[in-house]
Amino acid sequence: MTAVRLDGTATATAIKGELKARVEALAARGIRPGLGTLLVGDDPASHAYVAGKHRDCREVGVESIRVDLPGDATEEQVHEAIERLNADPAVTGYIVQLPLPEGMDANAALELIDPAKDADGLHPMNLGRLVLGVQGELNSPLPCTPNGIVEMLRRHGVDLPGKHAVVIGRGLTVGRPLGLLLTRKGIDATVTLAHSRTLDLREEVRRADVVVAAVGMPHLVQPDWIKPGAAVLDVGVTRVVDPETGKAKLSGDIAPGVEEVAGFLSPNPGGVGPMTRAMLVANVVEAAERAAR
Ligand SMILES: Nc1nc2c(c(=O)[nH]1)N[C@@H](CN(C=O)c1ccc(C(=O)N[C@@H](CCC(=O)O)C(=O)O)cc1)CN2
Repeated sequence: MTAVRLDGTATATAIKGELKARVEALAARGIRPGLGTLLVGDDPASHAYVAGKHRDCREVGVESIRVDLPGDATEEQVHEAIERLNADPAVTGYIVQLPLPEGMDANAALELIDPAKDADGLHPMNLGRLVLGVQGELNSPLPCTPNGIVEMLRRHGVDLPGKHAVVIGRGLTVGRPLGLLLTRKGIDATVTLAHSRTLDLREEVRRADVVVAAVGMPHLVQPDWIKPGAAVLDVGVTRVVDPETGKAKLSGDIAPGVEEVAGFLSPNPGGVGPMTRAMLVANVVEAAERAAR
């Protein structure tokens, strides 16, 4: 068996096409959504991700406003930049790119974001609404990677109600909110949230209908861990330097060979990453639509 490819690039392109039409409808009413990004420091991966976010905005017709601060910026300067984004009327939603430089308090920065402009769904109020299960008109933005994973599974016809999902990794942007989202009414999966202290991870994964690996440990999940037919999503990414060539390459958490056992597999790159970015644009467009109502 070879797994069906969960093609994040193609799915994200389709979503962005749908968003473009919604942005045009807003423009006809004189409304222009604008995404702000705040990036601190010179981490090359963060720079690449932020550049991708601005590229997506251009494709869809969303304005984007970029604020970059040097790695030696003080916490006070970062907080001032956040306050300026809160006050800027051209910025209808924005994100603080994570991680912040070492020693900087990410939680304090996230708490300063105006919850109505929180395009990442990571402000405590919006995470609280996810815990409360607030949906409908009062719906708040969902964290982008978890939302992208659920949307990719939905668009590929992977059934979730009653299924057992094992999420490996309990980080703020993926594992922890994904566990909450997957158990939400209407999605209805049963979730095991595994992490570095989980005993016998292999056995946990063996029981899973859906496996999401978001730890950043190259090739952690092996083919013999996978229940035949399971849906497997590879989120973690690590830069690995080949000792022979000295060249760096990106490696995901899922080992080669898993595609022979799984029913569905997201490539990495080209899987969850582009979906994360598409969901960010969706959050900005939805916030503008909500405000217009
Ligand atoms: N404020 C946030 N910070 C971070 C988040 C987040 O959701 N909000 N998530 C990650 C990084 N991330 C988004 O910012 C992200 C990661 C990967 C991709 C992506 O498109 N990856 C491509 C490969 C890109 C490359 O080769 O450089 C892929 O998977 O195909 C987008 C966004 C941590 N920080």
